[in-house]
Amino acid sequence: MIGDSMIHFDRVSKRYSGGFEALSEVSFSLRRGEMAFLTGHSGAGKSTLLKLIMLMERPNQGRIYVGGQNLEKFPRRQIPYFRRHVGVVFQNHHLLFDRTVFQNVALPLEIAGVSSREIGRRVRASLDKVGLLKKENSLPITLSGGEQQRVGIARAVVNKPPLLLADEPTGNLDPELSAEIMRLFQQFNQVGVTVLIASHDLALISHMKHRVMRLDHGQLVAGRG
Ligand SMILES: Nc1ncnc2c1ncn2[C@@H]1O[C@H](COP(=O)(O)OP(=O)(O)OP(=O)(O)O)[C@@H](O)[C@H]1O
Repeated sequence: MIGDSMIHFDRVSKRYSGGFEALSEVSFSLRRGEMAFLTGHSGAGKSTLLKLIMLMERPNQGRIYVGGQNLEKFPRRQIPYFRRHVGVVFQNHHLLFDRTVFQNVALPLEIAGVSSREIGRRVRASLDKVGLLKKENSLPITLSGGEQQRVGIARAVVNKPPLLLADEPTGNLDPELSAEIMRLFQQFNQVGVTVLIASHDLALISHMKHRVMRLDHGQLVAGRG
């Protein structure tokens, strides 16, 4: 089962300092190439679950495998390398507002030491996929909320990660723009990227034919798969 899955949680619990248990014995598998939603009330543990997958937090109990690799055994010095294989999209974009769209998307490649010629090629391919090629020289402040979110998505996929995580990627957008952003995620999924999206937006999710995992006070109560 682990070999087949992109993400595998085996009775994972996370307690924050102060004693609050954000996740309790959570178990599930997400297959390679699958797309799923993670839902639940505010404070249910959605962001915590995503942070565990990208090694921003560590569990107190249980095992997590990403791409078949046990994260517990992951050497600290290899974490930056690991993160290049996991694209992450946040609600508030985390864009640098003093840099152009091109420079924002190029950032992960610069950090990875990619040549400037290759950077140009890959950034434009990425901007093309999200429909923003014409805005490469714009500053993020001049873009709409939906466009800013698409810059965040282009940056998340510029390294061609096999796994894409998103935390409330449509949080500030109207229903039409939200649907557009979700279609983009679906397009990446259709070319083989495994996608996990934390979202409150039940109306939007219910229109899409993907697995819905639901957290309730730190327990996975539906959609274990
Ligand atoms: N660093 C932290 N230290 C202590 N408690 C934390 C920390 N991060 C999160 N928590 C607590 O853990 C619980 C789960 O938080 P989490 O952010 O995972 O929930 P969520 O489902 O993503 O919520 P939301 O939809 O509001 O973002 C919350 O009660 C939160 O206050």
